Amino acid sequence: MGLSGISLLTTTYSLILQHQSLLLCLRAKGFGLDLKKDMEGVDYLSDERKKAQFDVEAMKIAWAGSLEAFQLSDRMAKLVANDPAFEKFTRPMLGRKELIKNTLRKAAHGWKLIVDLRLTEEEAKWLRLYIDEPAYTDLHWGMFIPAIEGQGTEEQKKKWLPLAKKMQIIGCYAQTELGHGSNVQGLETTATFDPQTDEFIMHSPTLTSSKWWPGGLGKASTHAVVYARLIVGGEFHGVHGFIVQLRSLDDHSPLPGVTVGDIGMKFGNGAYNTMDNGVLRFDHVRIPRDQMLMRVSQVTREGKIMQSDVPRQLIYGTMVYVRQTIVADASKALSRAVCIATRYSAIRRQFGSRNGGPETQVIDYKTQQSRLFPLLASAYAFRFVGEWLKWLYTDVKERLAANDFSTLPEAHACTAGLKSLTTSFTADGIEECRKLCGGHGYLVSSGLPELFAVYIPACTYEGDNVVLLLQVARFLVKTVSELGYKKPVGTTAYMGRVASLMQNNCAVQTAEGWLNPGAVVEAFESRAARMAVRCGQQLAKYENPEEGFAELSADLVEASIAHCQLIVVSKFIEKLQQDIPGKGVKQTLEVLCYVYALFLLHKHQGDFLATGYLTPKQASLANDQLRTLYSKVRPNAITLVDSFNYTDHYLGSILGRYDGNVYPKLYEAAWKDPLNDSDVVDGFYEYVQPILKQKLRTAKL
Ligand SMILES: CCCCCCCCCC/C=C\CCCCCCCCCC(=O)SCCNC(=O)CCNC(=O)[C@H](O)C(C)(C)COP(=O)(O)OP(=O)(O)OC[C@H]1O[C@@H](n2cnc3c(N)ncnc32)[C@H](O)[C@@H]1OP(=O)(O)O
Ligand SMILES: Cc1cc2nc3c(=O)[nH]c(=O)nc-3n(C[C@H](O)[C@H](O)[C@H](O)COP(=O)(O)OP(=O)(O)OC[C@H]3O[C@@H](n4cnc5c(N)ncnc54)[C@H](O)[C@@H]3O)c2cc1C
Repeated sequence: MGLSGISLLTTTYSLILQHQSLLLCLRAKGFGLDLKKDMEGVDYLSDERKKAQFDVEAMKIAWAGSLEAFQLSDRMAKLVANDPAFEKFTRPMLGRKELIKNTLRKAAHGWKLIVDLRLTEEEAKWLRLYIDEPAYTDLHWGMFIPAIEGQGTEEQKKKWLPLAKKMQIIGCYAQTELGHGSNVQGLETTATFDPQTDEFIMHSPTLTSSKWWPGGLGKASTHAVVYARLIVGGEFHGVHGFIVQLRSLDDHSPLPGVTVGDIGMKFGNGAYNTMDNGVLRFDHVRIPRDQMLMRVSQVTREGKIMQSDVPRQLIYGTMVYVRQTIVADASKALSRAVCIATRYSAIRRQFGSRNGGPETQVIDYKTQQSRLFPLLASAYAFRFVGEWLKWLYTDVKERLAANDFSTLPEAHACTAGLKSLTTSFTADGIEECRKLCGGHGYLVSSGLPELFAVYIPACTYEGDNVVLLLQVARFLVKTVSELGYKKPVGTTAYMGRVASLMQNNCAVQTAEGWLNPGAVVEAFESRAARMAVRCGQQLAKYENPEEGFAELSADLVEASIAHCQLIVVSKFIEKLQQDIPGKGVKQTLEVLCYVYALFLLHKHQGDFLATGYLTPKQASLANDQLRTLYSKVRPNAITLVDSFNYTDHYLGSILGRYDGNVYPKLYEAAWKDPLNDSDVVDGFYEYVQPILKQKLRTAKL
């Protein structure tokens, strides 16, 4: 018997096992048989795993970034998965109060592990990721502490950071208000200096000045960094951050003049409802002068404003930091959804049975591949661009500490643009994964609805994605306008070759011609440069540049997307120029890199054609190559998602189970739903039976 014959037999056998275990389960419900007789311990995806053309263990390390990073993440994943305190199966069924209490309990347990096991900050971040439940601690560690670190003076850091890092105070980041989020300069909360008492008076003068949204504010925080209009001597001196105590450290009650609470339920069950996003109002609350974060500007005892050499934009610095972490998180959320959809697509069969043989695995349909594999490739692309962005941010942070602010504008443009690009794509990608799983994807037990609900606000928080792309556009327009006298550097260095990028057209003649990193990068550079220059030319027609910017903003957003996609493609290609050990690992990543680039090229071919860089024939060749690449991904698909090294606990999905034992587990889960606790549903006798028993008077009905 040939290899294919053996494989057919094994597949058929797997299928029979699945059907057997399903039958056992069905009988279990109907005839009282033991559910445990389902095929626990069988790996339904083993055939798929045997197809891998690369070393999976080495790919896990490439995905993690290094052996040490892999080991650390793996340790934390297992720590969480093996601890029943972090169970999350029932989360979507909990009412809000129970849900929040449950989250507080998990956060406390997480903190105990951090203290008892003396975990490092890096380990704590991974622990938090695998606990997989948004909590006030995210904002405390992710924004309150970074805001003090970035905007506080040495003295302020010395006073507040030890308290915060030992969690003797809990803080949040209170910037957004009911009336303004994007427009930070439009905030209305006031901080008025009172020279008599050497204090600031924090006040909420209007309804729309109420702080609205800050995570952790609603119920947990004792303190907040509050962004408010600084008023000294009756004059407005810009928006600044102030450390304000909100609740008593004894009994947690709001301090006098402070009105604080939760803003209510958000999208979905469970999901982001584990977070106490809050509302906050001040009625002339006094705080000492030294609680204004004073690295950027200082207010003296006499009420003088002193500006340091630090640029005003540093007040926005915490957002740069968090946007960078959000890019890293995008690859985690997307890879998680892709892992579920890929494993399930290999288990699920529909149509195509010949001579009584097994039906086709849905992953073998070309349409399924053309929807799934670009998402898989994007997860890897976002992972590597996130790694690069972390490096960029670390570099900027070191420079800022040394008062070198030269790279801040680029860091702002990159973090804003990549945050926008990766979160929008990931949110859409999770929803696509749900559809790729057919009907079962809509079940909460697939893990996808909650993942979607918890993820989508990433398109809005930390800067609305369109508002952020407009920030990138400002940066690009400025770069283009300065081309005559200033050499562009960093991610805009390609603009320095704008003349040739505008002139030279694509030279690719065959589908294989697209398997060339130079050709791919040049295509993306030419498209981005041409779109930015075209916007610059259009803008020049307006007398008032702001009016022109507003009028052309939709085109500017598209130019920003083209620029950001170029960054992701280039960073993927640069990653492949590094030494990546392990049999077949680099080759497999090369395939994914081309899938990512050519998928984008195909999706946005309108841009490439309209800018005149590509001919329709060349665009069509790229699509031919894409089809070939999908066939190369296919045998590696399951092991590519195994390389994310996600535990079943973290995935939280029956469809994405490592062993592929989907049907029995789905069936079992259904019977655990509280609705199935009794055969006759609560309310039947009141509301259904009377209808059944009614005597109809009208003949027509
Ligand atoms: C169990 C225990 C576990 C314990 C361990 C846990 C560990 C956990 C760690 C977790 C880590 C991280 C998790 C974090 C979780 C986060 C969850 C999400 C929370 C979400 C929070 C928020 O949403 S906070 C609010 C965010 N708000 C925004 O983003 C507002 C968006 N708006 C703006 O950014 C700005 O207003 C604007 C940029 C759009 C416009 O501002 P403005 O009008 O002032 O500016 P201009 O357009 O005139 O620009 C002026 C110049 O400034 C430049 N600029 C603008 N922004 C920045 C910036 N950020 N940095 C640098 N420069 C900037 C701009 O380019 C202009 O420059 P020039 O053109 O040169 O003048
Ligand atoms: C889950 C969640 C958690 C959050 N956590 C926090 C927190 O911890 N702390 C905090 O301070 N804030 C927090 N926020 C608030 C968040 O940062 C803001 O909601 C976000 O910055 C968007 O601002 P906005 O709500 O004012 O949107 P808006 O600016 O009102 O956006 C509405 C629409 O207008 C468009 N728009 C706005 N301005 C422009 C423009 N100039 N040009 C073109 N279109 C424009 C947008 O694209 C969008 O379509 C959170 C929000 C959410 C959803």
